[in-house]
Amino acid sequence: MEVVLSAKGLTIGYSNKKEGTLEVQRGLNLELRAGELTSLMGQNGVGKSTLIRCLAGFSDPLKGEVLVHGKPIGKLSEREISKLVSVVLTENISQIGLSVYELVSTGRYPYTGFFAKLSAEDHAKVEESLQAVGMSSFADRMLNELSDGERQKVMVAKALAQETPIVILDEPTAFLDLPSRIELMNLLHQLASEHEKAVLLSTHDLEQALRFSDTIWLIDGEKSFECGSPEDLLLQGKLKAFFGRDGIIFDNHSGTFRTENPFSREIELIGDGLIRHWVANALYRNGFTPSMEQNLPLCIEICSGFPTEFILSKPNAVSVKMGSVASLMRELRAS
Ligand SMILES: Nc1ncnc2c1ncn2[C@@H]1O[C@H](COP(=O)(O)OP(=O)(O)OP(=O)(O)O)[C@@H](O)[C@H]1O
Repeated sequence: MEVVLSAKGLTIGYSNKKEGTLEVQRGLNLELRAGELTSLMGQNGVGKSTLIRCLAGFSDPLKGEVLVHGKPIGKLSEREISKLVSVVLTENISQIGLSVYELVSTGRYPYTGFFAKLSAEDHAKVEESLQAVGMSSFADRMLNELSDGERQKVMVAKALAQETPIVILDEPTAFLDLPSRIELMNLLHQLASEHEKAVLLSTHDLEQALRFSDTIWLIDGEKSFECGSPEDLLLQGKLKAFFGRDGIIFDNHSGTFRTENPFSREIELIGDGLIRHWVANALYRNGFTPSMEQNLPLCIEICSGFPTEFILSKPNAVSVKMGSVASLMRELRAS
């Protein structure tokens, strides 16, 4: 896939007379490809927004250069950039006295000019973009009459209306509920794969990033940068190393996190599939580690049949049958 945006030896940060220079990240080598959704991840304050602003041409790097289609972004005019890169930042736009339709229409300005009238084709593009994010029925609402999540969807519609080969979004799913997050990530992935766009977004939502990203960029506070498909990063142990912290373990099988309990007790868990997964979830929460090992003092057997029943065996006690995970956990907590 074609590299549409790249940077070599990029140092980003802030510089002012009073406080001097703050280097946020140093020596970044990046390539953003057409047809891919790329997710930028890292802890609070590592510089995701700073990098996004720099890649979008909103601020200058301290060192290095951002190239768009091989040309330094600093050498392109604002209009040229706005035909190549659309950007959704996290700023609050509710104070701009525009309706939803008017705001999305501004996505057409690179083509029409600021004062020109929108053509029928422009209007069709605005309507199509609103429809793509499920906001058509909000077209006449003012921006300050929307929820944060609705406003976020409108900003994404504006970026779609701008029809650029590169779309950059800073935390686009931050205010969205779970179904809307999945819908938006799916839409952005389709935009990349079906329309050959390069989509870059920052997010803290690892689950959705693992599901929808073609590439993940990981940046951390130690100024290290990792890049790869979610699967390669996971299989190379890089996600575990990156996201694991004291007391928090990244589980390579489920792609989720669990907390580590130093006083955890092992328990044999017999059974498989969905029920095993959720019984294990409850066990971890209650300070037990499910194990395949046999003859441990504690054992849970998942019985086949419906409704599901569980047999709990404890040392020196009669085995008891339980009808729910809740009763099983209460019994274990009491033991
Ligand atoms: N205008 C600014 N001037 C000086 N320092 C800044 C400025 N904006 C951000 N910073 C600092 O730069 C660092 C990176 O900030 P940035 O907003 O890029 O982080 P982030 O990774 O996007 O964080 P988050 O996940 O919390 O959104 C932080 O230490 C922040 O305090």
